[in-house]
Amino acid sequence: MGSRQPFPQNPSPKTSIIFLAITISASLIILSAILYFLYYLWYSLVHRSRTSPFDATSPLNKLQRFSYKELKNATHNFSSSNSIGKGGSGSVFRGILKDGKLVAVKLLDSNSLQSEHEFQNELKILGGLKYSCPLIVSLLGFCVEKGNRLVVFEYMPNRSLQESLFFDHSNNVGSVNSLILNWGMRFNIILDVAMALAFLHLECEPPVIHGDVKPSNVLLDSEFRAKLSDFGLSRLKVEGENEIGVDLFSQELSGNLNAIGGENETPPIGTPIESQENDEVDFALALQASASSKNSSKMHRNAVKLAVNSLNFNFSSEGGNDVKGRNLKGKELSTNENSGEDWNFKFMPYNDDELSSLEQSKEFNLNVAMVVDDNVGAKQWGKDWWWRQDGSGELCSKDYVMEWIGSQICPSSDNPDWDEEKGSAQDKNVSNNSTPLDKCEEMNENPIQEPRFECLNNGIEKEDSKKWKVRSKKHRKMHEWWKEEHLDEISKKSKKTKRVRIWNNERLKVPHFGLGKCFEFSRRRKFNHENETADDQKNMEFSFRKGWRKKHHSRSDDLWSGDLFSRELSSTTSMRGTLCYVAPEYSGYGYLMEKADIYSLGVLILVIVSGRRPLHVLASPMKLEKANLISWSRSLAHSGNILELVDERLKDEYNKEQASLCINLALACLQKMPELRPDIGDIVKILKGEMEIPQLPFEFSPSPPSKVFSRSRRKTKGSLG
Ligand SMILES: Nc1ncnc2c1ncn2[C@@H]1O[C@H](COP(=O)(O)OP(=O)(O)OP(=O)(O)O)[C@@H](O)[C@H]1O
Repeated sequence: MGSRQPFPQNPSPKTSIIFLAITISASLIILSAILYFLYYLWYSLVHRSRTSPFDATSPLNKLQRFSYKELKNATHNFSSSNSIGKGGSGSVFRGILKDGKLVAVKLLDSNSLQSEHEFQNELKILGGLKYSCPLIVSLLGFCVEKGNRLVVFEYMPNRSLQESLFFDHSNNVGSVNSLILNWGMRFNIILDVAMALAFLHLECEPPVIHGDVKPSNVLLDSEFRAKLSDFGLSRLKVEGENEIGVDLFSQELSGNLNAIGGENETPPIGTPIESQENDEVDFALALQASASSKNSSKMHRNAVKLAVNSLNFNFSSEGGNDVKGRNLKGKELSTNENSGEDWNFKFMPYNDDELSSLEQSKEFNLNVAMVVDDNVGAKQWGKDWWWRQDGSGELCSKDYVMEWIGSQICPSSDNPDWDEEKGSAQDKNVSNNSTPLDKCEEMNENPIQEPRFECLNNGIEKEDSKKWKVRSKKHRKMHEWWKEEHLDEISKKSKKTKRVRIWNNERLKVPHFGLGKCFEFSRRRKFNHENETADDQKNMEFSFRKGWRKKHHSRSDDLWSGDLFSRELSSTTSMRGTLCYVAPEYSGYGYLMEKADIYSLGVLILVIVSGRRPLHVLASPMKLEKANLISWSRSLAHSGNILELVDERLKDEYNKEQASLCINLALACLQKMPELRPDIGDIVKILKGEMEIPQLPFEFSPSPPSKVFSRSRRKTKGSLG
């Protein structure tokens, strides 16, 4: 037996070094593996939260899946020459597939949660339709690749109703159609949209609520027949929820966003509408109500009260405060305890003296701004979601409307809208002044093109210099007012940023492995930029699209006009739709019901008949009544003169009976109480002449109610027939 070699008790130093080296390298390997694993975990978590995985098990399987390359080739690498439109969630390109088929390819903005949801929603709803409907734009397929989301639709040669109605056809630059829609086309489009909604509401199981009926979502085929498109905001009505409805998509979206923002809880599914009514006042309605006043100076005061009241409503609830305990800086203007108790607006208890003194001072404007400032960092989503669909940050249509109100109330002495005594003489100037700018606005309506400042310049040149001086003075006032407002906000922000910086610097004393540096860097850049902005305020100017930027001294820069703002708004078409087409009962995360579509249809009908936008704001002095299409049509109905609303471009070449039917029907659809609005089935019957229009409330009718009403109604019918 060989003797066993004993294990060396004291290993040699060489062995120890080798042992130590092996241990250290093994630990390092394990450590790096753990770190890599953690990094991988973090990376996948972060990226998953940005884009939720596409559900391949949905009805989408039946849709054609295109490859990115295929669509890239079809659209010539998404060339600008193939661009046919831009919406809130992405750009649309014309493309030709390998088989020669003409298609419209919608390339959704990447890294946008909203686009992602709209993409999924559109595919789920359109892809889930059991059979296609000729009144709905066909969804041909989609592509999900390399972080890109694309949807392929049938191509509609005459594009959208928005372009057909508002594009300046007399000017050939970028002209789409050389023809103004005649009455027959308009009536057919109204009927088509109504029938498309009838299909969605009555023939789909579960019913589909479109949720975004507006001219840019009505596409026209080669014969100008309409098809409804854009189901990004649509909802499926859940069975058994007839009374309250459920908004799955918004629940999901609000949930996600709340998770991100960590603020303001979404009310649980099943919360009755009434509980939301109290803290919600529709801004557009506030304008409508204000504008419908007959007396213009009274109207002014109403606008002032309502605007502020409405702002306070929105903001007080957004800020998470008790609705009735409005505890805002602008509280001196907003203490109506009962404001939210019903759908009718209750004006705040101001006496005229108080108001006139407010109107004449900047104090009022500052108060309005304070309400905003105070809450600008508060709730950004939820109810506020509709305002912020464009995702463009702080300035969107809320600012636009505020600006507009500001323009109406700020230089009260300058604004003839409020001045009854200037009356007809002013009106003469109105038409003279408005023409070139109006045209400019409409030219710029084309969503394909960026705003064209040259045309504004042209418009300016056409005006005589005297008028222009007065106008630019007025615009400058507006401009300055906004600047002051914004500077206030900026200085507040700068202070806030400073505090954050100090806190951050303190915090960064803790070992941070340089990870915080990138955040600090971007913050510092932002901070520097903000300070710069405040310092260089005299050389800065403000634009809704670009925010504050260095002043360029061109003539068009002086054009701080309603036209410019109106155009800015029209470039974010979804904002316009949102602002003026959305039903008052729908608050962004609420219960979207069929009657919300009916309300939007009502606005759409008025827009089609009149050829005007719902909120038509021009720099030129014009009656506020006319600026707001809905309130104007209500007041015309009240005075028995609804045909005044019909598009002047049609001259007398329209069917008067059909036109008054459409306007009355629209007014019925625009009733504030959803249950009073007609069902889509009835609307189609009314349009087809198979049913009589329901009795409109007294406020929309020149005739007295009850028995007398029916007599006068017969009379009207007789005169129409
Ligand atoms: N199938 C199509 N055929 C032809 N043109 C189209 C088609 N789909 C969209 N377009 C054009 O592209 C434009 C943008 O459409 P998109 O649906 O992206 O946005 P939108 O409806 O204008 O705004 P948002 O998506 O914010 O509601 C439309 O106004 C229309 O001119």
